[in-house]
Amino acid sequence: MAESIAMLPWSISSAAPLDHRVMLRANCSSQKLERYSGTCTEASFSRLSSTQPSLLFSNSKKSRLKCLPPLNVLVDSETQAVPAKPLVGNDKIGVLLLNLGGPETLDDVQPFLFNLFADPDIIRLPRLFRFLQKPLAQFISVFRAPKSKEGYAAIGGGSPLRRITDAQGEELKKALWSKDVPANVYVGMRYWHPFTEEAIEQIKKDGITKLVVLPLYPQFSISTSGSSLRLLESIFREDEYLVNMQHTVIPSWYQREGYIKAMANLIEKELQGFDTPQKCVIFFSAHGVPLAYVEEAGDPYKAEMEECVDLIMEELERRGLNNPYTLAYQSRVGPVEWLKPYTDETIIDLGKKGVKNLLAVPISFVSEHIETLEEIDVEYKELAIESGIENWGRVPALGCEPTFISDLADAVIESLPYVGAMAVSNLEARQSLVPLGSVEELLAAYDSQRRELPPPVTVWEWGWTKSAETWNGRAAMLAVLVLLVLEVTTGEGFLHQWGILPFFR
Ligand SMILES: C=CC1=C(C)c2cc3[nH]c(cc4nc(cc5[nH]c(cc1n2)c(C)c5CCC(=O)O)C(CCC(=O)O)=C4C)c(C)c3C=C
Ligand SMILES: [Fe+2]
Repeated sequence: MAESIAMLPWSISSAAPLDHRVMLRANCSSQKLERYSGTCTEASFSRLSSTQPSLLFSNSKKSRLKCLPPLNVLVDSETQAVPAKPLVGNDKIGVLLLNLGGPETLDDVQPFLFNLFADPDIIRLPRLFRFLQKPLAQFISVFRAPKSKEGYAAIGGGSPLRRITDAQGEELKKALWSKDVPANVYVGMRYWHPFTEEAIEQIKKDGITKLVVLPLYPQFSISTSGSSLRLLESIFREDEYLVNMQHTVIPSWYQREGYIKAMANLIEKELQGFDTPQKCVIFFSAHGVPLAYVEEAGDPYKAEMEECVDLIMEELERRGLNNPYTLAYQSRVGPVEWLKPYTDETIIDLGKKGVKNLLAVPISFVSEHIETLEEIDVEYKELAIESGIENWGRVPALGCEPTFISDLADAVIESLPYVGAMAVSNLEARQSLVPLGSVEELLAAYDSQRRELPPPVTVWEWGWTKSAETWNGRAAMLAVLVLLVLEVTTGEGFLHQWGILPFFR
């Protein structure tokens, strides 16, 4: 029987659980899963455990996450119903790249932070307190801005994200045209220019009829791709043109062979810079998310991240590279617990364990940005040297790396036959080469209940406890907000006296 490899796509159901690996269960058939050691059982696809990975994996004794099926499955070529030509009639194809956006000057930093913290997918307030979202965003952004500005000043006075994302868009367009898919590529940022709304306006002006939405985050998180998709959903819902425009979304693509190979190429190249490459610990550092996103809201981010690291290490192993490796999470913000292990603590531990060679690999993002250029290159490098690590290296972000861009183009092309064809009963769509879904369906699948994320401590405890600190903190914050509102409405108060408040306007 002739066989070819295809990605097992999404099963989309409104009652779908929050982890897409659980959803995959609905699509399993025992013949198609022959490549896995077992058959497709409830147990093998059960919800992932949230236990932390051990600090340091050794390739020789790898404790693989057996419950995580790779998304590649063997599919009988007879049943793999992918049309050969993705383009239909006079359709105008568009690709919308979604990204975070970043401040381009130091003056942009505070308003950028405001946009970020005003996003209910970044700070999820209990329903009763939703009216406080914007004042709270104003408050936090003003207080965080000086620290953030220092960071952006250290990397040249602004984020390189817009420039890099635009270049990626240009290269993707070239790659698509060279593969006979004449598509326009648009960039829509979540928190800074060019905003998603601006991209959508252009898409309408250009008369695009079929749109592929491609978040530039390899792994899905409610806080990144999820947030951008939620915004898109609200824009689509309110616009007659967009309601009728066919679209599909590629929610995550960390499992794609081209991406994995491109990452492995970069790692292999950087390892060669070490005197003893085989002794170097490969240190994957992913942007963190608050633990509650994963444990309470069902964010698949951690599971996808771990699987992604596994796939890259398997690729390196195939190339004869058996380095030890570890995964940790960086860039936590605020008082709640974030995904662990934390990058800074892990670096210190590795130093204590006598590790001398460390290669940092930023894994959650495909452009250079403040957290690679400042946090990793400056802060973590310094910490590593202080912790006894003698040789430090860092893998660059993928940027416009040709294997990567070409693979993104393939992902788009593979998704085209399914644009606008995502009915649950549509078997073809279910067997597409990339996991697909419409904006609404994807959000329903990943984040249907849009749960309020619980505060760090949920029950009141008497005494000098974390709970007391939390509630005192909240009471203080509320008091400050009330004062702020009074100041703004009356035009009088201590902030005016100190000449601070007009600064907010
Ligand atoms: C996969 C990547 C990212 C996840 C997940 C993510 C979650 C997340 N981020 C914040 C808070 C901040 N993020 C900031 C910058 C920033 N975040 C990402 C990526 C992810 N964020 C990038 C690429 C950048 C840099 C953009 C740039 O300008 O180069 C910032 C601002 C910078 C700073 O002050 O440190 C904040 C704040 C939260 C709260 C969160 C999950 C809930
Ligand atoms: Fe972030």
